[in-house]
Amino acid sequence: MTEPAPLNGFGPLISFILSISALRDWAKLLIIGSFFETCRRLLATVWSSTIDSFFLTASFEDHDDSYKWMMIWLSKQPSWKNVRNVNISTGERYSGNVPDSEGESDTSGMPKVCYLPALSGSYTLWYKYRWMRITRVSEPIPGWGPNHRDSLNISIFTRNHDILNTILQDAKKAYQDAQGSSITVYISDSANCWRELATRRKRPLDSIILDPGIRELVVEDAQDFLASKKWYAERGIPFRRGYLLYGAPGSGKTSLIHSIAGELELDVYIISLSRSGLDDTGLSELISDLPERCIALMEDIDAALHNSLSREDTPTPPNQTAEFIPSSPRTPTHTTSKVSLSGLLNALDGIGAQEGRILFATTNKYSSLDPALCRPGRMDLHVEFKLASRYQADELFKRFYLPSSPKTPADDDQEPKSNPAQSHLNGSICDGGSTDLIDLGVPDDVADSPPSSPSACSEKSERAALTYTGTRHRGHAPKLSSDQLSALAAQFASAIPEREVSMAALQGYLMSQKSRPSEAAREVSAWLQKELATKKAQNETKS
Ligand SMILES: Nc1ncnc2c1ncn2[C@@H]1O[C@H](COP(=O)(O)OP(=O)(O)OP(=O)(O)O)[C@@H](O)[C@H]1O
Repeated sequence: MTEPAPLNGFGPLISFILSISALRDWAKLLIIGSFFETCRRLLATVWSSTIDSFFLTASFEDHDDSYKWMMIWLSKQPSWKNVRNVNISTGERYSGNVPDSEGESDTSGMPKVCYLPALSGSYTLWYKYRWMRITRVSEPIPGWGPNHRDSLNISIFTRNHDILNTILQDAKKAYQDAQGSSITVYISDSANCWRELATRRKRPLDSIILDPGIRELVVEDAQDFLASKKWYAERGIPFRRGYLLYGAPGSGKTSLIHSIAGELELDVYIISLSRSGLDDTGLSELISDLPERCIALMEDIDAALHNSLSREDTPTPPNQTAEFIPSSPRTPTHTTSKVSLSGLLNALDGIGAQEGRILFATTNKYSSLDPALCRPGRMDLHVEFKLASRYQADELFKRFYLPSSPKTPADDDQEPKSNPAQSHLNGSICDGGSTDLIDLGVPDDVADSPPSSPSACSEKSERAALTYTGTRHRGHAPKLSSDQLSALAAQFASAIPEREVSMAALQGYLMSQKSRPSEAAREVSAWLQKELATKKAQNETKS
């Protein structure tokens, strides 16, 4: 009897499996499927390596400035006009990005409309004879804070990297042009990331009236610093500069920083030391994440470090606002900030501190600052801001009533016309006041009243009974010749005692006399008496 041969090796096993028809079909399917899948993968690899070698792909994420540049640049491309699927935005973030009819700027005061690439949309454009594909995607991100992140991907049909540099330079320029006369203000969020807060119109430097030489000192110093990167590098000195502006409230510290930012074309990054949740590590992160050329601003640095301190000096008059910095820590009595002095010192000039930044710190309590914080290297230039001098009062008056720069006929239409009859009305006939040599303007709300009618008087006295604080915004100042302006300014300044009231208070007073320069000069003594008496009473209450 012959014994069955033992099943040695795989051959018989395979023969056995193939002898079962179902398994045979399954094996065929497996082999064919594997073949096609391998081909597919091979083709995909060949395709992506072809794409890689012929296309240049760049990705821009929305937390980076380049994303904004690209969005604005895209909307300015001629072929963008043919795009059929866009997102409309009226936000400030892309202001200047206004592809409206034939590029005319919108003067209506309405928000500007921006056409942005739609989310999850793909576009093809031609740029300098190069074909490019643009995709904007939004991806969810886990955790707190913003729950999605946008990015813009651009693939350009080219093997030359230079085109990307050209696009980036063009995009940056388009962004700067769009920014034009504004600066961007950033603030940190709870995740210690910088986020854009607002754009602000540049403030002309000559609108800041300081004693002669002070403004020039700070501006020229900062300009010289920015131009000296090589000098610092050669000497191994950290390329950073700090300015400490200290002194009376309402004397122009914040306003000067605003102007300098515009003059030097730098964005402002507000470091709010009293922000709840901010600790030493967070502060270091924020400072090391600053861009290379920027202004870092710490307002009321004394109050932020000594949470129990409150501001003792005269508060800013109700009609004054911190126009530039929306979130300045005005009265930080108690905060949950955990920033310590040593944490601040390390953040300012520690190993992670950003190079190229200009730090501005402001305080009303210079003497309470720790000497370590004020030493050169941290705060290189200390500039005192005092209460108003007569010189400043004179200049403020002149600037305040300076006739507006050349106007268009449209401006003329909008401006209240002054005629002798109306001037008479505005010259306060009710209180027996007389008009001056000056061609007085008329407040808008009385311009329609019949001239010198008794009802005008009674209406005026009724209005006087209204209860409100602050100053109403009404009317335009009359046009003054330069001699008239100088004479009134001198009269005004001579009534102002040296260093007793702040510039902010003087500005507030002038606002209350916005359309009445001669009254402003004449009545300033009476206002001052009241102002100084109030200040004295406040000081007595405190002490
Ligand atoms: N020297 C000045 N020249 C022109 N305007 C001034 C000057 N000082 C103050 N002002 C005006 O007063 C207002 C308040 O000024 P600003 O906020 O710059 O003062 P500050 O010194 O920063 O005050 P604080 O210490 O209270 O923050 C602004 O509207 C500004 O236009």
